[in-house]
Amino acid sequence: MQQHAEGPAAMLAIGTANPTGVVVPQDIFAENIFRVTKSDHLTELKEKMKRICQKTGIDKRHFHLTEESLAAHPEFLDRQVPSLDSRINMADTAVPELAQCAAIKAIAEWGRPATDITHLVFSTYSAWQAPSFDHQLAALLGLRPTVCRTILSLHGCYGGGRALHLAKQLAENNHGARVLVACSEITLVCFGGPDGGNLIGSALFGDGAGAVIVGAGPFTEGERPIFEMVSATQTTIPRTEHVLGMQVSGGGVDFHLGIQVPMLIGQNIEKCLLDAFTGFVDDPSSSWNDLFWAVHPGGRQILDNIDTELKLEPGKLAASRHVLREYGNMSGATIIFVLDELRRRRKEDGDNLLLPEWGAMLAFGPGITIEAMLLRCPGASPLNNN
Ligand SMILES: CC(=O)CC(=O)SCCNC(=O)CCNC(=O)[C@H](O)C(C)(C)COP(=O)(O)OP(=O)(O)OC[C@H]1O[C@@H](n2cnc3c(N)ncnc32)[C@H](O)[C@@H]1OP(=O)(O)O
Repeated sequence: MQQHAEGPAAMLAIGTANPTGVVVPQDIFAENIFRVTKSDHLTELKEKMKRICQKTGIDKRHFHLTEESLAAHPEFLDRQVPSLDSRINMADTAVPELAQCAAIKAIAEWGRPATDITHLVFSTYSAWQAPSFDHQLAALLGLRPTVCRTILSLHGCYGGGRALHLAKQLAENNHGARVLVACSEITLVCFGGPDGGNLIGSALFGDGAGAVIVGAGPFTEGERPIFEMVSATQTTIPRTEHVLGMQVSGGGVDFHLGIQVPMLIGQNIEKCLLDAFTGFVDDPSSSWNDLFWAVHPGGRQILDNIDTELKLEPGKLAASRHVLREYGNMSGATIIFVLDELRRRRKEDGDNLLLPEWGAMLAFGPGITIEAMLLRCPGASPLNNN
């Protein structure tokens, strides 16, 4: 058997899912969260939460946690009260089940049996046990006992990018490999009553899962590459480890989102893209507008800064802004929603009329870490680049 595959890996199918229970419009989120956490007396904080919510570019978000489950777990309201065990217990079924919903869609689109999956890469910020969600998802989907499982834990918002990067390497280095990437993010592990430190995360994060089947040539009949994964890099911005991070404590997971995050990403993005693309695209910086863009919408300001730094034409980040508006920031899963939205737009436009041949995928997270990937639409005509 040959060891390496033929050509670059490609995404062969994409699926997404959200919890169906609770959908909160952003314009009533502040009222809602202060009411359910019995924090209405914190009037200044509530006004600040309202100001932040208005600026997020989010219309609504989906959540697993219901008011009924909160009533059964009053310890979730106060981050000083130990609650990690209850959160882990709840996440134990919710996280893999949401991943299963997304994966079932991806596998159905792919058209081959789940037992043809050779590798599974699962990313989440909710995993603290072994065996973990990768093991549960393999069982839920009936994957073969020899499937090679990997779990990525607490990579945060670059988890989806990291998982796709790893899947590319696995697919290209193992002839015939078919990798299932699954990211499932549920905010119940970080939910808490509002305080000065968690307003931004609380105003941005939502729940969702994404799944992608990745494989490299030779492709079997019926397999259709959606995005070729041409090259990928991971960059850590030096001396920024204190700016963006997650910390697990007895009260759950705390996010630290420094106010400098959008600025630091903006300042470093072009260099990071040049590192990823040089050698693959002629003078990539000549016009970043010749590419299509799949950017993790970590926050509205991050997208605005990328637009400004790269001098992108209006609409270049439309898929990212759409996903932010409809679902909020679903951490590692969000980038898969953006890729799904891009291919949906391409289909609507009669395949490739609007989408250029080459594209950039970007995901950001703790570190600050930037995952960048050069993508190519196999069916696109270079003449249609705009
Ligand atoms: C966790 C992961 O792994 C990866 C991720 O994706 S992490 C998420 C990354 N996202 C971010 O870091 C958020 C990026 N920020 C934004 O998108 C925007 O700042 C925002 C939508 C939150 C607010 O929009 P804005 O245009 O900056 O509004 P602005 O009026 O300046 O700020 C609103 C308030 O929020 C405060 N604020 C903004 N960012 C803040 C931050 N990071 N921390 C604390 N307060 C912040 C401002 O000081 C301001 O407070 P006042 O109203 O009291 O003056």
